[in-house]
Amino acid sequence: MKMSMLELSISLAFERARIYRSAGIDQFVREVCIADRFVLRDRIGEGSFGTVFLAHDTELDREVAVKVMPLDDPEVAEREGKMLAALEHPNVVRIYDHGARDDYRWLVLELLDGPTLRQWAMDQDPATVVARYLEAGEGLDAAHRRGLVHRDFKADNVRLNHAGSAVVLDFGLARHGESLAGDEPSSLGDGRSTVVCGTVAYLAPECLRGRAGTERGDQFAFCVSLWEALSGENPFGPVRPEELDTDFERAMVQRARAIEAGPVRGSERIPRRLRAALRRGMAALPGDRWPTMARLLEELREGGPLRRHARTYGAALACVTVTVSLLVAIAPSPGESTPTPVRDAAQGRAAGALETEEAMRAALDGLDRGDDDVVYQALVRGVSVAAAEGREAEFVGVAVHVASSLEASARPSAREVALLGWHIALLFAQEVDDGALEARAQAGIEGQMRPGGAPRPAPRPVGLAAGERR
Ligand SMILES: Nc1ncnc2c1ncn2[C@@H]1O[C@H](COP(=O)(O)OP(=O)(O)OP(=O)(O)O)[C@@H](O)[C@H]1O
Repeated sequence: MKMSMLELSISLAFERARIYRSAGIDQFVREVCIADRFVLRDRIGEGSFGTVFLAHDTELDREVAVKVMPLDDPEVAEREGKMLAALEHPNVVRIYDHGARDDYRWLVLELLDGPTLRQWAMDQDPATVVARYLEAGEGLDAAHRRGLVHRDFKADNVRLNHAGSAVVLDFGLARHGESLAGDEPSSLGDGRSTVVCGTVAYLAPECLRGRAGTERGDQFAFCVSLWEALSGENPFGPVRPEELDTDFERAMVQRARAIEAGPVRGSERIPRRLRAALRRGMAALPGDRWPTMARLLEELREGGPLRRHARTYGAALACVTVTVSLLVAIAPSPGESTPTPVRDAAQGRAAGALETEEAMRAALDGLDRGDDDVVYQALVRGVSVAAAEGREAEFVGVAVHVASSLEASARPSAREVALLGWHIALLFAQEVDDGALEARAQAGIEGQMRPGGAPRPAPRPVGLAAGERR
């Protein structure tokens, strides 16, 4: 860590005062005072860019945090201090004062006495975790709106305040947007060991490849952090310090490649409605991420594309739901046929997988035989079982195959089946944010709706007799 001589002497004087006080020889204590006003009381911690102290503001008689850093360029320090001080938002740490002297500078910050977001999130339920992250995201968004990029967002750089709200800290790496224009390399030069290691785990691929951080990089880091908080693991795997120490450049490129190749880890533990929104925020190309933090937060709050889709394509969903309920209603009751034994979870899963497979087979058989009713029923049955099992990805391939095979058919019943197939594909595509599949499904739906007028809004469940359900 780079430490100026004066900063060092502040630290030493502070240490001496602490030792004298604990030894009961207070008369020798010379208070360490910054700007003739902020008396340092305790050391909170040290980062790669400075030391943070708990201090007493003698003028306003309150506790504050004071961050002391080396002074590189007085003009930059002055500009940055002003900019940070001007950023007033409940989810961004308040800067009460800033200044510079000789070879050090300081920021006087609102004191956040709660735990970091990482410490706090360990034993919380997912909904509460998301709520706090949304607050932190609001803070980032506010900074972005003023042209500030954080460049080091992670759960350790967010603390809870006395009211329990998340507040983003440590704009230590933040630089004004203007000065980031162009190809300025990411400043990971020295001090690459542990601190950078922690940071590397949240860096977007373009930053790993040496580009300066932008708002989209902050978005990436935010999504990785939230994903990690919800699933318990970094979506792109852990970063091993020894790899960075051996060949730093290579490790960075390898990590960038791993991100670009996907797939992400722990997705089964992320609530489904958040998965697609976070995945997009972690897209390898900055241009494929959400346009702004605000848009990402909106998606996370609204429940992501599935809910929006449900509104837009309510009729299609209603069609599937109505059909499924009818199927359930006409299915044999336990008294009429072999009673269904109570299954434990594993048996249930295995049976579900079997049922999905059977439905797939039935759909393909029906397709071969040109029996639209059978295909229709198999699609409905398959999608309901697959959705309950979280196996839609397997089933959607069959739905797409069926829909595209029947696309050109003039039979009204085939058109109905094709529509259902495309709707299933569309639902899935929007949920996993697959643009190509979504476009294909939209085109399929439009194609089916064009020639012979609008299709029936809620296709009836045809040709399924009681007892026929497998
Ligand atoms: N306003 C504040 N109130 C309370 N604690 C703070 C405040 N600002 C920073 N801290 C804490 O002080 C410690 C040092 O913070 P600092 O920002 O210097 O570095 P860091 O975030 O730990 O590391 P790095 O900057 O290298 O990523 C951290 O534990 C941080 O949570």
